[in-house]
Amino acid sequence: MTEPEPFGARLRRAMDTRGPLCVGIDPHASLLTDWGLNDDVAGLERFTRTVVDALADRVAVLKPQSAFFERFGSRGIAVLERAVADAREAGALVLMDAKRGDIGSTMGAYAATYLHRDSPLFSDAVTVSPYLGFGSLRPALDAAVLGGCGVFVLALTSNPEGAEVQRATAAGGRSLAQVMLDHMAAENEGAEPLGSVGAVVGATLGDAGADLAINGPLLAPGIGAQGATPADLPGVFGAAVSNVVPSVSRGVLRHGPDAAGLREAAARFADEVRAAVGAA
Ligand SMILES: O=C(O)c1cc(=O)[nH]c(=O)n1[C@@H]1O[C@H](COP(=O)(O)O)[C@@H](O)[C@H]1O
Repeated sequence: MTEPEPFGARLRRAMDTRGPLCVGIDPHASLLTDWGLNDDVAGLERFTRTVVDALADRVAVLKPQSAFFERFGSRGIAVLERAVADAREAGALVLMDAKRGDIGSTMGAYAATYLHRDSPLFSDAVTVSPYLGFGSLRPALDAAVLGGCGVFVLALTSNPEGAEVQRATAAGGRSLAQVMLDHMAAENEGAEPLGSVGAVVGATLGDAGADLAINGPLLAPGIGAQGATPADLPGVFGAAVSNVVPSVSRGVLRHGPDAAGLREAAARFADEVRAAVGAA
């Protein structure tokens, strides 16, 4: 069997050709209502299909937020499966936002769910939490290598409550987030053009205050509804800004259900990112 191309290489190419923007698919009940849809599986399906049809042929990454699909049970998961397949077919990389974290043996089952080629939810990458210990992620990290997939590890999240855990001082004087970032750097060592282990670092932080030189992608949620703007990116990420994948969910989704509205909103964010990052 031929080795799959590593996720980091696939992502770098997508960022270079499509621009680095990630759009999140977060079907909030309030958005379904705003779009004139019912808060039911049919509404979920219409919403998701509209976003995928409008954007999967142009943005680098689509990031479905699993929770909004899980709340509808198995029929919601079926919508999610279809969205993943359709988005990948149209050329977008799919980052499954599931934020999984558990002991290693259970992490193996999560890896089988999202990172094994024969799984119905097989995605290009998945978000995980390292706060059960970075080593607990090993089954996902190993599965990602085998599948040519990525793993995005929470480091410094966009929510203000994250700091009490992530900024806590760990043994050796580093922040806990920095300990995790250093693990990510070790995983990505020597990878070219970019490693496949990414860090999640909120665009809302003002200044990350951490060493972000992990040789991997840096997912930056928090743009739009949470108050950050693309202009904030150079301040947060400094020299690492060229590896940033800025992520927007509601800031784009609120411009639906019109496909042109969604595309224009994504294009506006992409232009603002280019202006901010190009100028950095
Ligand atoms: O992993 C994430 O994507 C994530 C990490 C983080 O630190 N903050 C954060 O907001 N997110 C996710 O990014 C999305 C943000 O949505 P908006 O605030 O609508 O753009 C949600 O799906 C969050 O779960």
